[in-house]
Amino acid sequence: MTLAPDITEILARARSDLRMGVPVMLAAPQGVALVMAAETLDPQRLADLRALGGAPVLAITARRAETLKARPYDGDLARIVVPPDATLPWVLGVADPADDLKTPMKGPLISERDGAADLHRLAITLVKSARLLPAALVLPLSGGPGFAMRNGLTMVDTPRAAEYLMQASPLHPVVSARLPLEVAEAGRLHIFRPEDGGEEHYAIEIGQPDRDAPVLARLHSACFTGDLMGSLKCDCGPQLRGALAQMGAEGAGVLLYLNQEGRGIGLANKMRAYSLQDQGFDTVEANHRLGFEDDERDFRIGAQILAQMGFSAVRLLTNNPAKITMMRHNGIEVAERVPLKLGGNAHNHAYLATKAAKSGHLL
Ligand SMILES: Nc1nc2c(ncn2[C@@H]2O[C@H](COP(=O)(O)OP(=O)(O)OP(=O)(O)O)[C@@H](O)[C@H]2O)c(=O)[nH]1
Ligand SMILES: [Zn+2]
Repeated sequence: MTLAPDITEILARARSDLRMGVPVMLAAPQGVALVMAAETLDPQRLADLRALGGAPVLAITARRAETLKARPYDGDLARIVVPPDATLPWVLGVADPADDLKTPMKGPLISERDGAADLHRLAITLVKSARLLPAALVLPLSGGPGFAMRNGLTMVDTPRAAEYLMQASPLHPVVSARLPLEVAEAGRLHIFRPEDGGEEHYAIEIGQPDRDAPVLARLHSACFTGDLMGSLKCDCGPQLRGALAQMGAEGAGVLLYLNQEGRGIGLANKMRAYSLQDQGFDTVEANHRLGFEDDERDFRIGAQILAQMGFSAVRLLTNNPAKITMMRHNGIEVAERVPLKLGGNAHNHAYLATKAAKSGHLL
């Protein structure tokens, strides 16, 4: 019998430590390292880290490295050498593109070339999943588990964690209840909770859809600004209400409300992207400058929820071919694509055009 947390629980702890600016330890066969998220670093922690000696690096994604003209010797990431006199603003300047245009010369930035990057890769995956800027300070340490124990730090076994993070977290239905809606009185809201401590996702079931026929379905990603505030920068609000209205009119359907704000980068990072868009970058370029891919969503979640609700085939309300491909790869048959073209306006015209030109959205 053990009361010790398992790998899922340790990772959930590590995420919340990083969000609060607490270091975590990553262990791999080749060594142990202390990791901190660049975004939540403060001057005292940076000084404490320095006092430990050694040579810290700032792990950033290849996307961010490209903007900074740094060499990503590790393929998908770069390990930027932190100079001995580096200050907190230096670290934040590398991590955060907000002032890139004001201070274009951050370098020269030197990337480390020798040694393995497994710990750094996991560090970036963890800060991303904590919805922080994808940049992590990594300091190799000679003291292993003893150091973590003395300092009360969370210790993560890197190879096991990396393998675990490749899989989609299992989701469990928590509760469902009747929810009469404007579009249909016969509404029901289901809550699904992931095992990894991440955000819950919701399904709105309208009517009593036949499980043996393709169901009218929408996989909607959370958009606080568009869904709730009536933002004109995107088409999310009208798409959400339009999808529900169509399901109401047909008398049956299922809308998944997936908590993957900002195409999976979180609301704070989405607002960073909006700020870059005001500097002239489009929605895809803004994600890349921040160090993210165009789309960081995991659509296995949607497929899993549909399967758990007993659906195996959908008529999918979308303009995004990637959603169709992801459903098919994850065991959900897409019998038909139902276009959902609503909410175009003067403010989101360029955004919708970029999605069509760069992300393959169907017009
Ligand atoms: N990173 C980022 N996310 C954005 C931006 N504008 C909107 N979003 C997010 O994009 C997502 C849009 O979701 P969806 O409408 O489900 O997806 P879609 O890929 O456009 O596909 P369909 O609407 O099904 O055609 C939401 O999570 C929004 O928060 C942006 O400029 N940058
Ligand atoms: Zn939106």
